[in-house]
Amino acid sequence: MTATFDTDRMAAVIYGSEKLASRRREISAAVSRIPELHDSRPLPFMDRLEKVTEMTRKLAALNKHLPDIIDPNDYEEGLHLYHEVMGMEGHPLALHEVMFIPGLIGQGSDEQYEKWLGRARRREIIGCYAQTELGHGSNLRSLETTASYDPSTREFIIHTPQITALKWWPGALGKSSNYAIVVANLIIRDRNLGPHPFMVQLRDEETHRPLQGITVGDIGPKMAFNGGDNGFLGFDNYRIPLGNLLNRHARVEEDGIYVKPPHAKVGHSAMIRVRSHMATGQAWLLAHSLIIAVRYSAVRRQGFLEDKTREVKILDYQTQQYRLFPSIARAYAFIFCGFETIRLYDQLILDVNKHGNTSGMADLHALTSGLKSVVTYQTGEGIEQARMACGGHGYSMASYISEIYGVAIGGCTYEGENMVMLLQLARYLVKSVELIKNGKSKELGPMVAYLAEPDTQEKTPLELKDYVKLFQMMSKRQSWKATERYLKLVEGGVSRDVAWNKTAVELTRASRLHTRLYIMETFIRRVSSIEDMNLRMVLRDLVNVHVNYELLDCGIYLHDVSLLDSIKNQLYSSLHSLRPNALSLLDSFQFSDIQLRSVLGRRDGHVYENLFEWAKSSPLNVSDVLPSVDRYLRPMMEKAKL
Ligand SMILES: CCCCCCCC/C=C\CCCCC/C=C/C(=O)SCCNC(=O)CCNC(=O)[C@H](O)C(C)(C)COP(=O)(O)OP(=O)(O)OC[C@H]1O[C@@H](n2cnc3c(N)ncnc32)[C@H](O)[C@@H]1OP(=O)(O)O
Ligand SMILES: Cc1cc2nc3c(=O)[nH]c(=O)nc-3n(C[C@H](O)[C@H](O)[C@H](O)COP(=O)(O)OP(=O)(O)OC[C@H]3O[C@@H](n4cnc5c(N)ncnc54)[C@H](O)[C@@H]3O)c2cc1C
Repeated sequence: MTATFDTDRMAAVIYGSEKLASRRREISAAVSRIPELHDSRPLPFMDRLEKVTEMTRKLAALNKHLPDIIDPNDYEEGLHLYHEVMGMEGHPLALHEVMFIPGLIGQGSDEQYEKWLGRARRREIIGCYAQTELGHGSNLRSLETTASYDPSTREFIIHTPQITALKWWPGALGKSSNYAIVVANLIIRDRNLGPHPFMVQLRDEETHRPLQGITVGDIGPKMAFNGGDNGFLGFDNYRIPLGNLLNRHARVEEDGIYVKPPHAKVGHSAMIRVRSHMATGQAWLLAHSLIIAVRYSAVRRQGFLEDKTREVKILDYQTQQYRLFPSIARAYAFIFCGFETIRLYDQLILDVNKHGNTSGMADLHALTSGLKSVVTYQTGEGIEQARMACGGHGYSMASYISEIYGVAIGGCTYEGENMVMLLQLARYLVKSVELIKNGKSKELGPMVAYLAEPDTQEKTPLELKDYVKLFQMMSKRQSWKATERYLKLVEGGVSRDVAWNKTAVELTRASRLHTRLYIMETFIRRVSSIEDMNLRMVLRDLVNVHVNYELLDCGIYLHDVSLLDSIKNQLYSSLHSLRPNALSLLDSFQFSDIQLRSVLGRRDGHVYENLFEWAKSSPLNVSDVLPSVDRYLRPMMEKAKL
């Protein structure tokens, strides 16, 4: 089937500009010409140590070739080059670029930039972000690592009081990093001032051996990210200079006077940054799995429809389309709302760092808390459907989908466990409903203004604005229902914390609906702004799949469920309309075969030949008879014959 649009033009929409889309193609082509930058053999055949070694080898090779391929100052080009060469299984710089440098920029003073930023950017030092502990991840107020100020030497003494206080999980901490931003409780004269970020050297810059007072290592294999070295870290009264408290916002004077930050949570900026970028990151993972599944579905033939002389492509089955197409729509929706969220984050950082204005922090915290939770969960769902859509071959590592899944669902946990973050958004929604109840609707932010709208009669949606209206109504009702349930318990004498817990499931439902509404609205807004009519029409088909699928999926929140019949029909017809463009919508992401690392999803479509070659290359097939057969199996069979 031929598509009705040009994938290069769609790539420009996906990546935000024609220039970046074409630079991505050039970068992929450049990488394809440099064998040193390719995996030396398929990653799924490697054990953990081989993977870590391979990632480190490629990283060093990449560092060497990088200036010939990209403008080192161009962040987007760098990101693409990294994805192409390093893939998604982790590497020594994984946290350096994502949290260490951004953490230093967000929290460090100009003087501290002078000291560490240039060195970090040149990769003279490698850093990570060490916050989570063995005993606590979500509840930051119970972190146990301490940084006690000693005015006599103008030093902080960093200490791990017990095993639960060991830092645990930080990416690239175990073996690669020689520096870390360590989040520890600042203690001045026995007063605990809460978690603050400190720059801490962990290893000797010459020998790479841990410094005296530091215990550091790798935490072992994980569901994914096994090319990376997530680590543990303990401190035994380890001293660092006063100047190592990252002090753009909070300061300690030499005599121990504490100068507090303009907002209590301003130190969380590195986390907010990653959460703001997660929608686009997850969209990219979802699109990876979908292109594999859709390419395969366009080659695989199984069973018959009308023509009994030739089996049908499995992509023509309505169930296959229902399984895959709503996720294509979500991948695009996540990209578009992700861009919008990143813009909001960039604006906030400018406001905070340049003008000391922290007024937008609560809004962005609420938004990104909900967004990271919904997007990671739905991405996981979509990838798992993509795997099942490939039948048995999806289960093989040749598809690479299980690796993508493992990486993606890590996002449900890191940067704030999803339930915990949904409950953060719920606090904001409850406060908003309380404002309305107290006659203060004017104080509502624009994203929650709909919570004050009166209920209207539900009617079959015909235009996109009708879908938004219905979604707003469902979301509003759920926010009100959850808030009223919570307030009723409080009014009945239940403590706020217990009442909150007794309402928590309803509260998370409200957060999901609010977030799904945001995703839908940004998707519609972006597609409506596209000038190229041809592209806009294709994306409009995708939006149709999205709005109908989302509404059906949330149908239990409608009062009049009879509406669902017509929505179902609209969904089935929009799936059918999308069929000719489905593959090209994913080809528009322009992932190279090198980047995809999927035998099943290669561009050439020679699925069966490629699978056979892959199987033959399995290390188990190096000899016809394995030593384990000689050692155990044959003697067992021989014994049975006696
Ligand atoms: C290109 C860039 C990157 C792209 C990435 C895309 C894909 C990446 C792929 C691979 C990379 C993998 C990288 C993985 C790296 C992982 C790193 C980590 O996981 S780091 C550790 C992260 N840890 C957490 O997220 C912990 C979660 N917990 C919290 O954040 C907090 O504890 C909390 C749950 C939010 C609660 O905060 P706290 O206890 O501090 O607050 P309270 O005292 O309870 O609340 C008081 C009020 O403050 C509000 N609040 C909390 N946080 C904020 C904030 N940041 N901003 C504004 N307001 C905040 C809170 O809501 C309370 O408000 P009220 O209700 O009182 O009004
Ligand atoms: C791949 C990966 C990479 C990571 N990288 C880093 C890193 O670079 N640096 C770093 O510092 N950390 C990192 N982490 C750690 C990560 O940030 C934490 O695992 C995460 O914040 C969750 O904390 P936790 O593990 O303590 O879970 P817990 O908080 O113990 O959660 C366990 C369960 O308890 C529930 N729960 C907890 N609190 C509440 C509550 N208040 N209300 C309701 N339910 C609750 C949760 O919903 C969940 O179901 C990484 C983790 C992973 C998986």
